[in-house]
Amino acid sequence: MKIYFDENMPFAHEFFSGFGELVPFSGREITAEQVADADVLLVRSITQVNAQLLANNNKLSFVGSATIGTDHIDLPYLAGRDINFHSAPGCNAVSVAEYVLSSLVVLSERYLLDLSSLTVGIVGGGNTGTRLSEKLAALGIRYKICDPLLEQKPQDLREFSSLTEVLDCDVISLHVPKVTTGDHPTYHLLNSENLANLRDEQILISACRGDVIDNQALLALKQLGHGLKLVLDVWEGEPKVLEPLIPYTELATAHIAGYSLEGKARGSEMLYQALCQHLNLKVTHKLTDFLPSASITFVELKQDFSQILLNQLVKMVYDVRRDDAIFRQQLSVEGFDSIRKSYPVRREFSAVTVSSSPNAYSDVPHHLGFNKMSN
Ligand SMILES: NC(=O)c1ccc[n+]([C@@H]2O[C@H](COP(=O)([O-])OP(=O)(O)OC[C@H]3O[C@@H](n4cnc5c(N)ncnc54)[C@H](O)[C@@H]3O)[C@@H](O)[C@H]2O)c1
Ligand SMILES: O=C(O)[C@H](O)[C@H](O)COP(=O)(O)O
Repeated sequence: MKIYFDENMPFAHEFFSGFGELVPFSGREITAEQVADADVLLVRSITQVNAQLLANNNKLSFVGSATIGTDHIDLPYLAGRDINFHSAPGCNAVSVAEYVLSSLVVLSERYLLDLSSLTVGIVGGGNTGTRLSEKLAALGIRYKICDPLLEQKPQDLREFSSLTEVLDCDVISLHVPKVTTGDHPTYHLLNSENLANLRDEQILISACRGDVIDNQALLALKQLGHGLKLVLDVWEGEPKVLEPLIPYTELATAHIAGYSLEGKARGSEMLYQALCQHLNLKVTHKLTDFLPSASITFVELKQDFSQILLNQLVKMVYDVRRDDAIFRQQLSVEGFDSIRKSYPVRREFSAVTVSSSPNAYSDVPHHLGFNKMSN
């Protein structure tokens, strides 16, 4: 069996070598000729999987994408050819939520904001929006969620808000897929009209898909002197970036919000599990067998404030300013894809064990994500 896999997929050898011959490929450069003899194709978000890519292949039975987003996959085409498809929902939700928290900590320091006085409007209450809301709740930060699709589901008992209400919040964080059709499209969900209604002091964070915000409209707004504070991880037209927009951002990164080692590696693990099921084989590997221990395993904390703990976690585990600096310095030199390919190892809060005085942070539920050392 021949398994083609994106070279940017951690632990691919560990998970997949038992299935057959492994062939790595570069996500954006792969061709129909290259994958003609693939039995299994494992991609990430930069590979368009469609009739053109699979035109020369008549033996493919499984396609996996180690991502939550599936806008790069022609799902009806795969279904029409009876090719099994799996994505990795939730694999990087914690990573994106920690990216948002890190951004909020940085901006709260830069502008002397009290996070507990802010309300965060979350657009999209799926895996990432939910993880984010749990962490905000753990920190005592108020939030509202807009998700008209989940709102219709009787089993989802959360209270939902309208888009208008969420766009009125102090912080707006976008966590929707790219959808161009249907009743709830997200393409240019933020456009010249609703962007113009935002207030100077609001913060807008986008770590979903670039096309969800009309980037030209955003640039035009900023060029008029609007004070909206921008955190952009995703860009319309990646790997191209509307470069004049960059100086107007507080934080700018190269679509790496989901790039914790755990986030990417969970994607590999989820595809491994799906492939085992597809081939009717027993699951024998798990991610914890391969994940190295983190370089930071211990933070000692004496105070009983969840936000001080968050600040510590951000400084010691994931400070988004590192990725912002890399982006600003390297974009014109290395390019968008290279920044992503050479992304330095980043761990999640869960890789850290926190020790403290006996009663510290007793108010912080486990949702913030770290491990608590038992006293
Ligand atoms: N920057 C990154 O590194 C990164 C990482 C992970 C995910 N993403 C992107 O973020 C998106 C969200 O991730 P997720 O894990 O939460 O996905 P998910 O599929 O679990 O949740 C998406 C949610 O958005 C909701 N939604 C769809 N259309 C909507 C609309 N018009 N208004 C409000 N809500 C709407 C859906 O009902 C769903 O609940 C992904 O589709 C992906 O494109 C980016
Ligand atoms: O959809 C996703 O899961 C994310 O956008 C993911 O982090 C994208 O990373 P890529 O597949 O481009 O490496």
